[in-house]
Amino acid sequence: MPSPRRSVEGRPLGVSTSSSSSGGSPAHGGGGSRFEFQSLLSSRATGVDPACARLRASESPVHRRSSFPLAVAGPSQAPPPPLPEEDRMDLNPSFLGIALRSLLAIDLWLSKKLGVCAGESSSWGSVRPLMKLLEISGHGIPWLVGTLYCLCRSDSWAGREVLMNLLFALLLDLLLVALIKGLVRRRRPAHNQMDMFVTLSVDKYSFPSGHATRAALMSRFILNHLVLAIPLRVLVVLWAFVLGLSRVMLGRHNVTDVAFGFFLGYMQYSIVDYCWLSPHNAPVLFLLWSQQ
Ligand SMILES: CC(C)=CCC/C(C)=C/CC/C(C)=C/COP(=O)(O)O
Repeated sequence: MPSPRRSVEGRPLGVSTSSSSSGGSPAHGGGGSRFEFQSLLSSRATGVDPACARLRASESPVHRRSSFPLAVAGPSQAPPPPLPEEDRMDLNPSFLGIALRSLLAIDLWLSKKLGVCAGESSSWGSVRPLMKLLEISGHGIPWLVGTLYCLCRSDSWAGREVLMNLLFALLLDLLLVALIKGLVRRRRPAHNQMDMFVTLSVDKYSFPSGHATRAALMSRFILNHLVLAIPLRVLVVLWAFVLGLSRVMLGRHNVTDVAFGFFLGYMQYSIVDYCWLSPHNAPVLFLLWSQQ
């Protein structure tokens, strides 16, 4: 009589083969499980359990190589038939898959090591207030409020044009980061304390770092549109770099969140530059503003 704990294909019932049932996130000790999670989900979405599919395939008239049922196969009998080609490919993870998993593992390990200000009791806990000050310097609200204030005070068309584009850049950044965070949904590192200054709902996710995108975008913007002495230019680049590093030190992000954030911010500036708003291509915007 078949055991009630076993399915017809011989797989134990009620036993999860991975952490997917608990929904473990990579950042919370689930390792790089999001990829595994998705591959399991996709096989479920199509209604096909990979193990069942393999067994069914081997039982089909096309693939059958032996007439012995698997349930009675013992050590003294012939070895099970070789797996069909497509199933063997399933069992051999691609080079890209291995590379991605390795990168994620290094990322989690390095981020944990660098998270030295994640709490007051951490090894660098005493510099946490300084890191939090840096956090505010890259927050969206001070940048938005400062830009709007300067726009109101500006009395030259040239100044207004630059500030209008700065405002456009900040809004574009908020939109793109929120969109990607909502799509990727990578959890913040487990050692992060969620004590950030004003956040949006998507800010419970960590990829990419909004502070890193803003740091790269703003520093590129400033370097291209403000005439600054060399020491000040160096300071701007340094600020962006230290702000990015502080995200990992505070435990807010993994290294890859910040690295991608820098890349995205850099590219966002190229978009802003390409779509540069001026009284020629956006006259309505400038007329409306001048009537304020
Ligand atoms: C106009 C508008 C929607 C303003 C919202 C400004 C705001 C609350 C931005 C959130 C900034 C923030 C906390 C980003 C998260 O940065 P991460 O580096 O932790 O990703």
